[in-house]
Order: sequence, then structure tokens, then C-alpha cells
Amino acid sequence: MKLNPLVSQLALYDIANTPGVAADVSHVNSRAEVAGYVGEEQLEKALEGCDLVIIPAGLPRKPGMSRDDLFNINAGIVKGLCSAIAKYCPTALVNMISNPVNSTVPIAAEVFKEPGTYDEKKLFGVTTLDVVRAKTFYTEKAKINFADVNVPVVGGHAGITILPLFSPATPKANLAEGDIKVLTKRTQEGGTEVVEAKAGKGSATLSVA
Ligand SMILES: NC(=O)C1=CN([C@@H]2O[C@H](COP(=O)(O)OP(=O)(O)OC[C@H]3O[C@@H](n4cnc5c(N)ncnc54)[C@H](O)[C@@H]3O)[C@@H](O)[C@H]2O)C=CC1
Ligand SMILES: O=C([O-])CC(=O)C(=O)O
Repeated sequence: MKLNPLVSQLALYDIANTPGVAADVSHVNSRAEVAGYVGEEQLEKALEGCDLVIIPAGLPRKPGMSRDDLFNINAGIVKGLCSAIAKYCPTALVNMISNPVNSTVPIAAEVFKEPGTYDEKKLFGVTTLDVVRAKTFYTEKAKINFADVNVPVVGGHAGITILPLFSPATPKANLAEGDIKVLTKRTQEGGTEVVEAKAGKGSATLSVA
């Protein structure tokens, strides 16, 4: 977001350690002014005037966990943040990253419905990684150039709810059905592949960028 030329002000909020992150991010040479906010008492200031709120707050998976296992803790975190959004920047676009996205988006919708601030055109679950993975695995298998590859992905952001569509993918590669099955499964399990490779030290953070 600091590199995005459309961003003029970037407010970073966390329950801990924000000053260090904010100082570091603020040195990126782009026009966005960076401010760090820490702790619930500063949440109002962080949210006031925001046009876009991106929520990556909460627990990541450990190996052996499904995204659903994060529900109990992350549902509460998302509920709290969305209640504050409804109060302090009710017209902002909201991008939900916190897992399980398949559940945190409906939770956000319900929280916004209560004060009447819900707008289905302004609430998004972030599933871009599924597209990134589908494109990468397809490109590698098809042995084509990385530029201009397009693989649509529909559905949700967990296991079999992630539906990469390889038949309309471009450029056309005419892969065998067996290959498409393998690519589909690998895309659906992409997050788990990273969680296991990181062996308890978090989930995907670099491919997201
Ligand atoms: N949708 C997607 O494509 C992806 C989703 N994720 C999800 O994003 C979430 C975060 O993952 P990571 O960044 O790897 O974890 P992390 O542990 O590195 O960062 C989570 C941050 O949330 C903060 N936090 C906890 N409670 C908070 C609250 N009430 N308000 C604000 N901040 C709070 C923590 O202090 C921590 O800094 C997880 O649920 C993970 O599954 C991760 C990668 C991709
Ligand atoms: O798998 C996870 O826990 C994090 C995530 O959503 C992803 O990498 O797609």
C-alpha cells in the first residue's frame, strides 16, 4: 500500500509493535504519509477518514490446522474491528484477509447490517493468492511465458471451495485431464503447502505482495 501511488495516507494499526513497523514502512520513498496506531484506545484515530480498510489481524495457522480452526479467535477479532469501522469510517471499502475468509466476510456483513452500514459492493474477501498460485502452477506445467497468463478462480478461500478454472485459462495449453486435477488440488492446498513448509512460523506473507 505504501508503494501504491493512489494512497495519500496510510494508517497502520495493531495491538502491539506498530511503531517499529510504521517507522520502517515510512522510509519507502513514495508519497503516502504513514502513521502508526497501537492499542484499542487508538483505533478510532486509525480508522477516521479511511476510504479503504484492509484487515489482516488475527492468528495464522500452524501445521495440521485448517483455516476453520482459527474461527473462534479470529471471529471475535474481526467482529471488534468491523464494529469500529461501522462507527468511525462506515463508508470505507473493507478487504478481509483474516481467516477463515469464508466465515469472516459473512461475520463482517452481519456486523455492518446491525447499524445499517452494510454495502455488498464494499466488502471483499481477499483471495488473490488463489489466482496467483493457479497462474504460477499452470504456467510452470504448460511451459509458457509468465507474462499475460490468466486463470480465473471462483468460489471461496478454503480447500475444495477454491475453484480454479483451467479450461478457460489463457494462453490455451490443452493440458491432460490428469494434469488439471493435480493443478486444481495443488491450488486448493497452496496455503497448506506454505504453512507446512514454514513449520509453525506462520503462513504465506511474501507471495501475497
Ligand atoms: N486471505 C489470505 O489470502 C491470507 C490470509 N492470511 C490470514 O491472515 C491472518 C494473519 O496472518 P499473519 O499475518 O501470517 O499473522 P501474524 O501473526 O504475522 O500477524 C497477525 C497480526 O494481527 C495482530 N492482531 C491480533 N489481534 C488484533 C486486533 N484485535 N487488532 C489488530 N491486530 C491484531 C497481531 O498482533 C499480529 O501482528 C491469519 O488469519 C491468516 O490465516 C494469511 C495469508 C493469506
Ligand atoms: O493458508 C493459510 O492459512 C493462509 C492463506 O489463506 C493462504 O496462504 O492462502
